[in-house]
Amino acid sequence: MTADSARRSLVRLTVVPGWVVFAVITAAFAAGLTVPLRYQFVPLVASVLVFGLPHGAVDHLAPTRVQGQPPTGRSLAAVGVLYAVVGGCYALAWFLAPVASFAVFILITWLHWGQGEVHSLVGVLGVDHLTTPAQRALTALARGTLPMLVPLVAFPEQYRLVTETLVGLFTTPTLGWAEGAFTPDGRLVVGVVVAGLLAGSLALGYVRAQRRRDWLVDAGEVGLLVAYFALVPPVLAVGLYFTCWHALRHVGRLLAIDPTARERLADREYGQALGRFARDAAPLTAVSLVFLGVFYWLVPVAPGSISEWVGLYLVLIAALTLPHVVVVAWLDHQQLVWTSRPALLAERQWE
Ligand SMILES: CC1=C(/C=C/C(C)=C/C=C/C(C)=C/C=O)C(C)(C)CCC1
Ligand SMILES: [Fe+2]
Repeated sequence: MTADSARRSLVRLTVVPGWVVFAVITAAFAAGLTVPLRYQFVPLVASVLVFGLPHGAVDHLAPTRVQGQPPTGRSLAAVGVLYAVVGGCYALAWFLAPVASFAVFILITWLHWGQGEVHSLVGVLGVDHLTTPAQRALTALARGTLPMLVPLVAFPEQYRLVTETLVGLFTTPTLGWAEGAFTPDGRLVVGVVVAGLLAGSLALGYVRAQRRRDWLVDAGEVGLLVAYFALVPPVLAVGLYFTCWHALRHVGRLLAIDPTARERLADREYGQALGRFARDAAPLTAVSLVFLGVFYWLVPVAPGSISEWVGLYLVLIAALTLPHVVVVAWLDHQQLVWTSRPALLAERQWE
């Protein structure tokens, strides 16, 4: 009973807002709205404090919390070492090979955001049509293309601008081998890959769906996201997806494994539930900002403009995301997101 009201609260608090915001913004851009580039950066700048950066700042508590345990010295040290080694090596790689590191950033984000989509479909929306691990992997791969590849097909100039800004913090912004992705042929190939993965994922889901409604939720979200990323310029679109979709859903997932927050959720005391998250995330969000300052001193070309500052922030996000993916994979493993038994997942998730 409490479990199901908590789940419904999570849908209301972390899923529905994304649907509404994206539907409104997509309609506005379809109707011809334009937004100057300066203002398009607003959600990315806000993500420093609002959901975005903080959504990973509970990674030190989550691995034990998902098992119903408080953190131990060992668990905290394990996450610390993970961040220092994996994040540190990848941060170093940006200095040595910025173009390749950017390509890896797109790849990691593709997989990580796809991974988050599968969790919210199976664990929060409770759909029944993603029955096998392989099918879930296909759905993750397909959905991850929406924020990472549709913008490349639809808005190559802005995509290129951001790519050059990030690379330009480390070296002269020539893209070398990555140039091909921005040509009409390159974008055609990317478009065919995106369409193939999405069609494959939805077709397989359609065949396996017991409840038509579940498949419609999946297809409806995909349709909304395709239209959204095809119409809204990427700096704005990706910024809003990060804060109002991916991070918000992940925050919901964290609330669900915090027993007190889950009770607050079940009672629809959303402010109190979110307050607990803010308290848990504050210290390491602050530490991350110190690292932003360290990066400022380390990069060869110091940022000056707003776009360069956002570029620097994105490099920080890149370095933090690689270890974050490992923590989220651990959560997935503990919550049986990738097993072939969705019923068990539901039990485990809300026991
Ligand atoms: C801003 C932006 C881009 C990249 C954003 C990325 C890659 C963000 C990654 C965020 C992560 C990994 C958050 C953690 O969950 C693109 C696609 C180049 C297009 C232009 C705008
Ligand atoms: Fe994340």
